[in-house]
Amino acid sequence: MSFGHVHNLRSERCVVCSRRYSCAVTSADFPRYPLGSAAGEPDPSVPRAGLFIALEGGDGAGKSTQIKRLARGLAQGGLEVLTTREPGGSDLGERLRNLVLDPQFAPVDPRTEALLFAASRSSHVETVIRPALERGAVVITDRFLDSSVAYQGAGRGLGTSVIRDLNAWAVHGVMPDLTVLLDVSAATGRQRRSTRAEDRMEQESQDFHHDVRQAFLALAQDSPQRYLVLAADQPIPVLAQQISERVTQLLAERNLGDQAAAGRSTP
Ligand SMILES: Nc1ncnc2c1ncn2[C@@H]1O[C@H](COP(=O)(O)OP(=O)(O)OP(=O)(O)O)[C@@H](O)[C@H]1O
Ligand SMILES: Cc1cn([C@H]2C[C@H](O)[C@@H](COP(=O)(O)O)O2)c(=O)[nH]c1=O
Repeated sequence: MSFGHVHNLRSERCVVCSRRYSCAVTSADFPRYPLGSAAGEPDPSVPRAGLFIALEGGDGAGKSTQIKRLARGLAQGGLEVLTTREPGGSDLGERLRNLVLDPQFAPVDPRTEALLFAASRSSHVETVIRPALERGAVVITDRFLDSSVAYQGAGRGLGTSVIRDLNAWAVHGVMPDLTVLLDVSAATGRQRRSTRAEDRMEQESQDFHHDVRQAFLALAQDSPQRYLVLAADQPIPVLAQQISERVTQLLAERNLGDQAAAGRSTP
């Protein structure tokens, strides 16, 4: 099956070749992940082989810590698990990451910044995430589209809807089944990362990071089905347990792998 052409069923245009109606692709070739709804939710009518989980939150919220624990538990249950991150995740994306986070380029024009994050994401989706989901893997990403809405849309003041639309185009309908928001205050986040050098985004002011936090919370409120919001100042094992429970439930709904796997606690 070719996934080269992606039909936007609303405009009836192929989003790859832009042809209306006349594209050679038939309904049998439609990908599993067409453009999602306007709200950026996965299209529930489309069968999905794998499971896509994103961890979001402010810098220092504890995303990487939780991803490691979750991935370990799932892999022990025999599932194929792919952990990845944004910006980055693909060869090209990692190059873009180095550029967009490098303090030597500060200040970066906000639109340029938004496009660089979106370009990294598009490459990440097409070369890493979509193929893994097609194989039936569980993909866990450290940040995804909602980071752009929060940091560029709200933090930079570019507007959340324009950034969501830009990125909806970039991801061709691939949206997380579950987004875990580790909600952390700007002050706690800064304190937790005080032992390491800050990248260009982390160097932003407390006010900037406060706006980002509020934007994440608003996104979660808009999509309660997709979001699990957790207070990030809870102990690491307590957070891990809450995430595991939600993922176990999702795996059961999808009939994926050993459904008990996500619930296994890891030391
Ligand atoms: N629940 C927690 N309570 C206290 N400290 C934590 C907690 N979770 C993580 N930490 C610590 O906070 C620091 C940042 O954690 P981690 O790297 O997982 O965060 P992150 O969200 O991935 O950060 P960033 O987005 O900046 O890469 C680490 O030193 C980690 O050990
Ligand atoms: C995906 C994405 C990220 N950012 C910001 C958020 C962080 O400050 C850095 C990434 O660093 P991390 O240690 O890997 O969390 O980039 C952003 O502004 N917009 C985005 O789309």
